[in-house]
Amino acid sequence: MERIAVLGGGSWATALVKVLSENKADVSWWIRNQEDVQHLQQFGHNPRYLSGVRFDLNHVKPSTNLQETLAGADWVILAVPAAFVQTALKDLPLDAFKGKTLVSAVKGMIPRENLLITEYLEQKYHVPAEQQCVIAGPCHAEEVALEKQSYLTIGSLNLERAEQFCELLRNRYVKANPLDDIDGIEYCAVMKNIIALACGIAHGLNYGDNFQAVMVSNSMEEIERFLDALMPLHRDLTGSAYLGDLLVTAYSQFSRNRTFGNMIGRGYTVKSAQFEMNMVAEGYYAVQSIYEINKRLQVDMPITTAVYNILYEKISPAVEIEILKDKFK
Ligand SMILES: NC(=O)C1=CN([C@@H]2O[C@H](COP(=O)(O)OP(=O)(O)OC[C@H]3O[C@@H](n4cnc5c(N)ncnc54)[C@H](OP(=O)(O)O)[C@@H]3O)[C@@H](O)[C@H]2O)C=CC1
Ligand SMILES: O=C(CO)COP(=O)(O)O
Repeated sequence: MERIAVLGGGSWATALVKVLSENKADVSWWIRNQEDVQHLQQFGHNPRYLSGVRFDLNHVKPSTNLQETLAGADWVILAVPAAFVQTALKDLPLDAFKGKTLVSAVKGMIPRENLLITEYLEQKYHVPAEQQCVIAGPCHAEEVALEKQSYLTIGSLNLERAEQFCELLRNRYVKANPLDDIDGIEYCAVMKNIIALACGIAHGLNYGDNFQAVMVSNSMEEIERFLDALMPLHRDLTGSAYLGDLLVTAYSQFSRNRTFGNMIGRGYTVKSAQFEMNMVAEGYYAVQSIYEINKRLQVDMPITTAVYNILYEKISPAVEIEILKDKFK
């Protein structure tokens, strides 16, 4: 029996706990909020995210105690939005993850330090790269909750470990495949959120499907230029962990990033959009990190620059999209 700790109480953590516990793994589940934990213990479902999902409490142990959650776990899945990872882990000793395999389900970067989650775990908690995996692929938690057919890609330098984790996930409606381009899929997962935000902004400004299709195809070139400058490798960006993830985020009704962008395009301030959404759009934080990293790389990234200017320089969305219009082919 595998023992898995899942950290985070949002939608993605909830969907992953469903999949893993239904495969009969023992899941200890850290959630920051005591009331949510009590509700789960009493009624067997998360009161605030995917609340229709029922858990077998023989296999799922919710707790607000992080050290207790980690004790005895072989695998640790991190599913906290990137901006809150440091706070969530702050009381842990630096050897807290010794001997465990860390799996990042996060599609964001550590703000200001501009680190991928795997880089942060390696630098701060000394988790070797071979003991890390990332969960990628076009997969909305809401559809996993509805048991709709989904595909995940598990990235790791250690393909044997990635395959073991795939096996923990596979079921009637989830297919999972290992891949060794861990940095590539992690960066792509970060950047597709920025593009989805841009698509939402354009939609909020009343641009249509024709424009969005051109935005998405131009964005693939932007992502490729960035990845090639940062870590050249022959990768097929049409794979589902790259293009697939971008498409689901850019077009789905469930997308947090597109929804957030749409509100910005319609004239909401960042604060009011964040307040109204009650979920986290990683692209808001990611665009600052990617923009900073690109100061060094100097890659041509018009969409990232436009989103950065809108969110952080308070330039009008209409002006920035107008500028983009002339850059697209
Ligand atoms: N949702 C999805 O379909 C997928 C999400 N992911 C990734 O999973 C990660 C987690 O996102 P997701 O589950 O969607 O999150 P949600 O948007 O569903 O929920 C937000 C989460 O963030 C927490 N949170 C909000 N504000 C704070 C704060 N100030 N300090 C600490 N925690 C806070 C919330 O805790 P609380 O409820 O206590 O406020 C809640 O757990 C992200 O990196 C996302 O990109 C990856 C693939 C799919
Ligand atoms: O990464 C995700 C789905 O693969 C979720 O992010 P969004 O909710 O912004 O689409």
